[in-house]
Amino acid sequence: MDDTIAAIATPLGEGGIHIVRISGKNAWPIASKLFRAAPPQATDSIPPLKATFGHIVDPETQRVLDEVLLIRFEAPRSYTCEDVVEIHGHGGAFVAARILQSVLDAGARLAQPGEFTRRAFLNGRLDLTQAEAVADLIHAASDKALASAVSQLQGKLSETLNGLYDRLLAVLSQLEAAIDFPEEGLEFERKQAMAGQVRAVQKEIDQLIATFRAGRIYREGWNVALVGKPNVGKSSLLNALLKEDRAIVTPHPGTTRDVLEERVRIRDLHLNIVDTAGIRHQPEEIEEEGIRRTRRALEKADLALVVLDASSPLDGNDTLLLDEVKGKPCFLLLNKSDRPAQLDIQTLAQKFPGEAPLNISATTGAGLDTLVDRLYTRMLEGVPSGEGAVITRERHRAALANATEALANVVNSLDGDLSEDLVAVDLNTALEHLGGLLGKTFVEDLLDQIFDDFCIGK
Ligand SMILES: Nc1nc2c(c(=O)[nH]1)N(C=O)[C@@H](CNc1ccc(C(=O)N[C@@H](CCC(=O)O)C(=O)O)cc1)CN2
Ligand SMILES: Nc1nc2c(ncn2[C@@H]2O[C@H](COP(=O)(O)OP(=O)(O)OP(=O)(O)O)[C@@H](O)[C@H]2O)c(=O)[nH]1
Ligand SMILES: [Mg+2]
Repeated sequence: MDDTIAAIATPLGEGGIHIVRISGKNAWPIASKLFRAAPPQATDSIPPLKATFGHIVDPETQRVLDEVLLIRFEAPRSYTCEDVVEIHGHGGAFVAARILQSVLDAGARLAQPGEFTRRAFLNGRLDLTQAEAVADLIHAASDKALASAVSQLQGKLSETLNGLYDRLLAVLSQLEAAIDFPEEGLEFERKQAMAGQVRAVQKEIDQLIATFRAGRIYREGWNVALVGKPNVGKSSLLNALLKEDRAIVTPHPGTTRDVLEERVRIRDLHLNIVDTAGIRHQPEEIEEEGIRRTRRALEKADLALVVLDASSPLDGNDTLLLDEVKGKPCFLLLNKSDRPAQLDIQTLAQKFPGEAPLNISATTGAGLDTLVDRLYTRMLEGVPSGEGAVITRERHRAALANATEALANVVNSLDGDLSEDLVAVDLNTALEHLGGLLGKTFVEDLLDQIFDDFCIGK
């Protein structure tokens, strides 16, 4: 953390503006070697948090590299809580790389992915759930994903977790007082009162765990597999939902050979839809690998959209497919409903009892609004509409599950009148899990796992 890091903070490529960001003790001295304010002004006297116009000059040749705006941040009032300089130059890939090179030559080190945010975390600006929210915000693909990331970044989850942490800490200090002054001991009533406090925390943790279904849907969307025998219109349906010609559509069965994944927004949520190769009996060799991939997509899917051709009778390939998706959450779609119906609904209902099939036409768009309605409703089934804190990652869920397990032991020990020391051990375990979730305590490996997902410059 003692060295000064630098990176291009904007996507590589051509654009309006690029930003080179420098953070650390030498951020200003390094920038001073390259920046000439116009009109002239010493870098140290440049006011923080204001854009200052000037030029980046190559220190060796004195040639102007770019016309820029520079922003100085004075520790701890910056994103990383360190001295920071941002150089906002023109948005060319070469000029950005050239300025970065001069910054590195002047003594900075190239930042690792996520290193700016890692420093923000290590310097206490953000806790671990907030740092994760930064990544989630960047990856957000829907309004719900965005709102949940922003709320987490602003500390909604942190506040809730810290509140629970502090309440457990208060119980622990009562216990520790009893351990330190054993002659006073804990009476039965006091223990019962403590058990009550712990139970209340446990209940809130369980409620938080229950938000994971919603949080996952907001953050990741749902994985949906489009499956069906060849030529029923799976790729046509993907294109219709995307409102663009993404997948190849032809009248020939076996057109789609490989799985194709696309994001489709439905209102304020999103789906990751996988178009797959048609499943059928006796496939040709080249289709076999495609079918293997279809099966993998099906395993990963939260829901299967099972497409049937309403304009031809049910056949052995349809039955093969229906067997394949048995037990899996799915919607039955009768496509090509713009043509005369040939598929016998009665037979279908016998073979596949459950949800009523939906008539659609990928080419005319009939029934697609209803499909989207049903998908949306199904995704949010059982999701409370409240504005409370939500957990979004398996890491959160696992930590909370471990905490609540330890608290169950605490309650049992208190109820069973076991020694205070034993109770304290389990209470400490619960605190460690909650603390780990917030990053109060951490191991380097966990930070690597979290920050490796970030881009360079973040
Ligand atoms: N140009 C630029 N845009 C950006 C960022 C940035 O670092 N630079 N951000 C990040 O990548 C995000 C904004 N987040 C930020 C969070 C805190 C501070 C900051 O300097 N806070 C100080 C000073 C605030 C003040 O007093 O005005 C502080 O809170 O102490 C800056 C950006 C998104 N946009
Ligand atoms: N009339 C009508 N034709 C459709 C409809 N949907 C798709 N088709 C036609 O059916 C044929 C096959 O469509 P695709 O979307 O390629 O079917 P697929 O299920 O992806 O086929 P494979 O990739 O081979 O498994 C094409 O000629 C489409 O134009 C529909 O709703 N109505
Ligand atoms: Mg296809």
